[in-house]
Amino acid sequence: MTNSDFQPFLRALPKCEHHMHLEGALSPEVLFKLAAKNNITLPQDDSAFASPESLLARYRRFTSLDDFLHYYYIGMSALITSTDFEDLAWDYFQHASSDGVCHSEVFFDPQAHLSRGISYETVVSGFSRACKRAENELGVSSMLISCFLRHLPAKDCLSVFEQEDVQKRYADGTVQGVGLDSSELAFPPENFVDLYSRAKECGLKLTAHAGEEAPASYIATALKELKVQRIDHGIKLVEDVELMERVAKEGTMLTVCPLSNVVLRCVDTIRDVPVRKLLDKGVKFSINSDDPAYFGGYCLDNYVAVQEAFGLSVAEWESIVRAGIEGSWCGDERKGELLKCTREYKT
Ligand code: HPA
Ligand SMILES: [Zn+2]
Repeated sequence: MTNSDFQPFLRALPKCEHHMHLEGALSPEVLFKLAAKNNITLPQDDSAFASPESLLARYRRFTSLDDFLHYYYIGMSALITSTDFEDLAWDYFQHASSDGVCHSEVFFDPQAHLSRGISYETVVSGFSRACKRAENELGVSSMLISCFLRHLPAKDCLSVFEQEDVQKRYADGTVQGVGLDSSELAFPPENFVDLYSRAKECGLKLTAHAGEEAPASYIATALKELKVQRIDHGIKLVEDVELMERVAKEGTMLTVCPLSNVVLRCVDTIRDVPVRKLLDKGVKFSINSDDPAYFGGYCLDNYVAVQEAFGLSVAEWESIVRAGIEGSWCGDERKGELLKCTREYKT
């Protein structure tokens, strides 16, 4: 098969996405519309905010994770009503479905909204309506994961976690997991031991961004101290062969985001994303879009970029997709349905 023949094959695979920030689906065009509707003034001292086109052009010149995060937090300030959150997530699910994503475990950043006076219930009710609609109208199953912002004091993260309205949405199953995101290097995982031990007590699923910009030691600490079940990004794992062998043996999945890694300059090119090394060492990973409106590609674009860079075989793609299904946090029944779809594509 040539790479262009691969596109329909990659689209048809029953893909699971595990690393996608719903706020990262906010395109400049929608951002400008929402800002006008909600009377939000965008920064006047940054010419990038002159128009949606100039903002998009600025997104193509990110220099680092922190440079991106600056725009990401400004962007989400245009989200005010529950319907804004619902529309944003619904837009993502429609993209995901047309890419052939069948199951998606999506992040959101409660603290970035609470700090602007938007209630947790406003955010979660909007997102969860979109999740239900995606299930009913598109057949896309999903799960909400609340991410905590590691650049904020760990005690503030814990007190948000303990808020009554936040706990209520864990208890009723609307939000089922906890993640850790934002600026990485200066904010190591060990700062969040108390938060993760409380989340574990509550029976929540646990993941954390680690080894995106920071070294492999952050991955080791997230596994050991936070007891996470997955690692988000994790590309720096290949710098520690012993740890890589342990991660492979334990079957811990990495949620790799190739286009994000290039745009945020964690690697020079897609070829430098350690896809080949992870496959050869038997490390499980899924392929994800991270923040599609900021990084120029949804899930399928990431699959295609990997194929163009690595020329993987059909069998290798099937093993990646199978690992993604097995590493998902949906129930066994849903996993069984998705695995059945994989077998239907056996050539
Ligand atoms: O890739 C990311 N890394 C850290 N924080 C984030 N918040 C949105 N996307 C990211
Ligand atoms: Zn991310």
